[in-house]
Amino acid sequence: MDESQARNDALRAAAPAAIVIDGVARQFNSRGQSVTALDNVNLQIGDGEFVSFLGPSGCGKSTLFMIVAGLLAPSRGEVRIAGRRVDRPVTDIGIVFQQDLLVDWRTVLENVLLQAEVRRLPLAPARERARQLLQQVGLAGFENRRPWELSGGMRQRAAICRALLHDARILMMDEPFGALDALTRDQMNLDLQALWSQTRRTAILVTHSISEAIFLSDRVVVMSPRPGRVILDLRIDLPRPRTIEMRDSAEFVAYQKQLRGMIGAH
Ligand SMILES: Nc1ncnc2c1ncn2[C@@H]1O[C@H](COP(=O)(O)OP(=O)(O)OP(=O)(O)O)[C@@H](O)[C@H]1O
Repeated sequence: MDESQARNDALRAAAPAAIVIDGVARQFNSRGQSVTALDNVNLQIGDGEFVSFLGPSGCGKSTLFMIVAGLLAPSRGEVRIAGRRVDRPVTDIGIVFQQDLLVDWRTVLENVLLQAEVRRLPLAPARERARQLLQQVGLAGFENRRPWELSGGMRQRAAICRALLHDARILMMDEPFGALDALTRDQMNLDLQALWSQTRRTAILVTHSISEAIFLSDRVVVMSPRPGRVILDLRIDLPRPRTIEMRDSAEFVAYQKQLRGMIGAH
């Protein structure tokens, strides 16, 4: 913890943090009982960093995700993005959830364009950008199909294109590949890495997969069982672009062991 803390301090000094999570706690009242989902979470995420969150089920990852996105208020503490306190839904983000939330009566292209429509962005350039994004993720030729004609992986690719359409500074993903089979998931990781590398947006990924977290991230944050706190903030020093074969390297396996031990130990 001390070592990675020191590295984070150095990183922070080099670039102002895009996202600051400052003493965030969150309680829920359910059926007369109070549940503390998060307890004093502190974290800084630099501009352009890719940070993943791992932790046991119910440790508050999704709760923290919603608080950062401004979709849920913290009970204590605050989140600041680019120095501004988050007190309403953040607009400068693209979000991807496990369910792709594509609209069945719209074509793939029209689904991606929804992002521009709700934001009232000019449609002609948005359409051009949408086609470009769809091509980058291998969906050229599928623009006019309906979501139900696509596989799960293709649907999630379309959802990622929608999240990237408006060039938001922050990309947030909550278990985006959780429902996909292992091979499709590998390919999605490669595609996501390629898309992210082009623009280096600040990215937050909530995942249950240790290897996915290592593969994609600059830092992997491990949370404790409820009430969720940060128990490890691990810098991943693997060269980019990362390859599937790299997962067999000694360095990758060592990260895996360290993270598995940390999650298993708490
Ligand atoms: N709206 C709510 N009302 C009551 N309790 C809630 C609510 N949302 C979350 N919780 C509780 O807060 C805790 C954290 O939930 P959260 O969904 O954030 O965890 P998680 O780490 O994302 O879980 P998983 O990995 O299973 O998706 C859980 O105990 C959950 O039951």
